[in-house]
Amino acid sequence: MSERAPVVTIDGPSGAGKGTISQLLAGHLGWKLLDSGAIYRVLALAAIHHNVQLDNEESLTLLAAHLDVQFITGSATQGIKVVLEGEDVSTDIRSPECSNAASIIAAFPRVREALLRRQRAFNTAPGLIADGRDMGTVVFPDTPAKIYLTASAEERAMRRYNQLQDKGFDVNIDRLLSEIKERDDRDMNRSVAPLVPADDALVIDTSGIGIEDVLNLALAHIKSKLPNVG
Ligand SMILES: Nc1ncnc2c1ncn2[C@@H]1O[C@H](COP(=O)(O)OP(=O)(O)OP(=O)(O)O)[C@@H](O)[C@H]1O
Ligand SMILES: Nc1ccn([C@@H]2O[C@H](COP(=O)(O)O)[C@@H](O)[C@H]2O)c(=O)n1
Repeated sequence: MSERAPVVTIDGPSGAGKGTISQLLAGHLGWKLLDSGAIYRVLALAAIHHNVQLDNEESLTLLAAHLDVQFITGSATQGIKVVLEGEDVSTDIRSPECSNAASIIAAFPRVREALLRRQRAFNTAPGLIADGRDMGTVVFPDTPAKIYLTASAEERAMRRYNQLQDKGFDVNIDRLLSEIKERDDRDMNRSVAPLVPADDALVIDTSGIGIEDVLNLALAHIKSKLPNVG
């Protein structure tokens, strides 16, 4: 793998705060951002739109290889706009249905392989914050700056509940908690690229730690691993 710019990987389970911290780090450092979960989510939505069965690895792999998606960087408050086949799907891909479907299709080795190059292409100057499940273990294993965020399932479900309610989704806390546990189980126990901290990752349990404090811990780690940064 040829890395063209420094990379910081932020991995962990759903609701651990990866997206929040990645966006803050990218803003702070003036770096690019890869939201790899959005790629799996948009593929899941494309499968639903095109009536591709979520257990059909061959068709999903074909769809992944030809996925017509654009990630358009907006202002810090707008985040990244996701456009699938000309349609803005930034909100649709955040639905619980898409979360679940994304984690089902993400378990297929050939689907993951088909999305690998697309993810590595985000690695451009001046640097990249890569958010996902296998950023430090598979996609950018050579970077020394790896962070793994986690938190209790109950805390993550409550965060997700508040977040989805704010976005206007009709949600139920018990259902969210069981979906999070189910997704953790699928992501952690799949045969390819399971969700696990890289051996050399800094693990931060964010339960009860505010966003600002997590950001400072992450920045200190990045500076210790990439001394020329910041
Ligand atoms: N340390 C924290 N303390 C309290 N709330 C937090 C913390 N970090 C993130 N949050 C909140 O939790 C919610 C989920 O965070 P975020 O979307 O960053 O998680 P994630 O790990 O990226 O999840 P996913 O992988 O499902 O996208 C957001 O509403 C965010 O503001
Ligand atoms: N590198 C990644 C990123 C995501 N996934 C799968 O996609 C699902 C949705 O991801 P979010 O981060 O947007 O919640 C997630 O549950 C994973 O199954 C992945 O496998 N690898």
